Amino acid sequence: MRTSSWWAGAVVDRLRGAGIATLLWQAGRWRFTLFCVLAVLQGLAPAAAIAASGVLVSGLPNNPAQAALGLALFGASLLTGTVLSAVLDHQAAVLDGRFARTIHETVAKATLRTAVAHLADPETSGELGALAEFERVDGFVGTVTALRELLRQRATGIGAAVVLATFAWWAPIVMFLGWRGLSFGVRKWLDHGMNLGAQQGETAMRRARYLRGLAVDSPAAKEIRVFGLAGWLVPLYRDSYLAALEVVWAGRKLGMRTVFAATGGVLLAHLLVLTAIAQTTSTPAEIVVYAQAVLSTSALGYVFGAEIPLARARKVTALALSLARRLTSAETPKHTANTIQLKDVHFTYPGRDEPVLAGVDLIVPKGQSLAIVGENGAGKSTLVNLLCGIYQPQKGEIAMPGKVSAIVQRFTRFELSLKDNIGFGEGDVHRALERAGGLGLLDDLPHGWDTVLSSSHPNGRDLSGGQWQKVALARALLAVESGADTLIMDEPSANLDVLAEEELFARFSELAGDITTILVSHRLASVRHAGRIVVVADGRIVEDGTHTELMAANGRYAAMYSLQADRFAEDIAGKEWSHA
Ligand SMILES: Nc1ncnc2c1ncn2[C@@H]1O[C@H](COP(=O)(O)OP(=O)(O)OP(=O)(O)O)[C@@H](O)[C@H]1O
Repeated sequence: MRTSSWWAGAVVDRLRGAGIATLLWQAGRWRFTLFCVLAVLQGLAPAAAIAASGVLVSGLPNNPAQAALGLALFGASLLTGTVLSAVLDHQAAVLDGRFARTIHETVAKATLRTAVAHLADPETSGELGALAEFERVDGFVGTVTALRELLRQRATGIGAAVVLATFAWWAPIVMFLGWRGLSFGVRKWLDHGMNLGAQQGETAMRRARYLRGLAVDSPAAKEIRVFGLAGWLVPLYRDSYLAALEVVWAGRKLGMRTVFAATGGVLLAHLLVLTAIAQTTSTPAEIVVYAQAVLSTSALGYVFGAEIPLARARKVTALALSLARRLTSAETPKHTANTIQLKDVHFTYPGRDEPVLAGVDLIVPKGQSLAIVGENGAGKSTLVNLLCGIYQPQKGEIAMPGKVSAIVQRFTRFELSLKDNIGFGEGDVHRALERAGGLGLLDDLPHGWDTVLSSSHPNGRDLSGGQWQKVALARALLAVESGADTLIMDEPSANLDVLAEEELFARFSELAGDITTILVSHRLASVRHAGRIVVVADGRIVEDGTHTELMAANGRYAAMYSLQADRFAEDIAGKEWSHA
């Protein structure tokens, strides 16, 4: 949120600060209260030491008892400050960890509860990206340590101001204005560096980060090397990075003028108050006390080491809370008994004008084996995502019978053990992998079921595309065993060899009858065995029937089927020719 005037910005910033307190309160109310009280007490210790030094000096040289009392009070305030500091070190470290955990939980709960379509909308994905970037930089840790420093300093400054007010009511006001002016100047100067998020620099910086990621993140890094793109990528990265920094540098140059002017203001405030003290006070004790108080009012100014992390934390908190508020209002999919029913379903991706689906009507009775076919981009995967409840239609209704198990086209390859990739800690994973035809995998894995399926993990092992597909199938089959009524497979055989594909479809057809099976595939030779085939085109279902019926209708399906059959025949002829 940006506002036009600096004071309105400051108010908004303070309100955002309330978000940090809210999260810390949630993270542990008693610990947080104790932490605040101790931080303020630690901050007041210097003011107590200033007052004690006055007692000490005024007792010298004629009143040794008073001087001794002053010395004792002085030592006690210093000691109290040191003890409180040690206790607060521990409290701040514990609360820091809890604060980071609360932010993670707030965002994770919100994102997991919502439909994925919300995550695909540009605003939400931008905010999630910004949170991920904050996390990458400092892992949300350090907020409470910074808060402690700010509380301590402010308490010190207020303590000093109270002492100074005993000299003259206007003196603390003059010092306060001087230090706040400098603080404003410093903030303005630093903001240009920190607030990249709200400036043109962010676009260039995001692009620079993306380009750097291309060189080091494994999937893209491979292609960069294969295509020899280093000579193209490196200057592109350097130029984007410099473009982003130039925006920051230009801003900082402008901000420096304000800092110089504000520094002049602080010097003037010191000159005014110290001259008045020198002219009106008569005892050395008063001079010692008031001069120290004047110097300690610097704690009302900019607190280096605390304000930047706190400003970041305010942004993180505001982002996390706004995401949580928005995402929790997402709808959950509806369920009914027995049949799958889609009524006039419309779906458009966020940021696009053209609907992908525009009036899909479909009823699938329990136990039916349905195949969905259509050209690339027709909307088959979108339909599958709607059936899984991952997306919600903007118009129309979807009713699903109970639980759905699915292998989506881009299923997740979790960097977890083989066991957890299939069962997430539950179920008969051995049987599931056996039914998916993947038991042979175990021979290749150094730690069997416990092998982490990632080559970036020590002792881990990545799998081939086909092997991953068997793992995903086992995951889906296990979900069927634990009570799913519908199994959906979106292009399950894309990476499988011919034998494995045949085996897969044989298993798939065995399942139909007990549960409803839905298959999306371009391999029409396999699809033809499905009990029912629907063709998706122009956002609707345009053909519906068995293989024989659709061939007889001589429409799109028949055309696609004949084309594939002809190609297959040509391939075979070609092979025979090359062997001749
Ligand atoms: N996340 C997304 N955001 C915006 N548009 C998308 C998104 N995913 C898919 N689309 C678009 O929606 C349309 C339908 O895509 P979908 O993946 O559903 O088609 P499909 O029939 O499954 O294609 P294929 O046979 O190639 O897998 C395409 O035009 C695609 O570009």
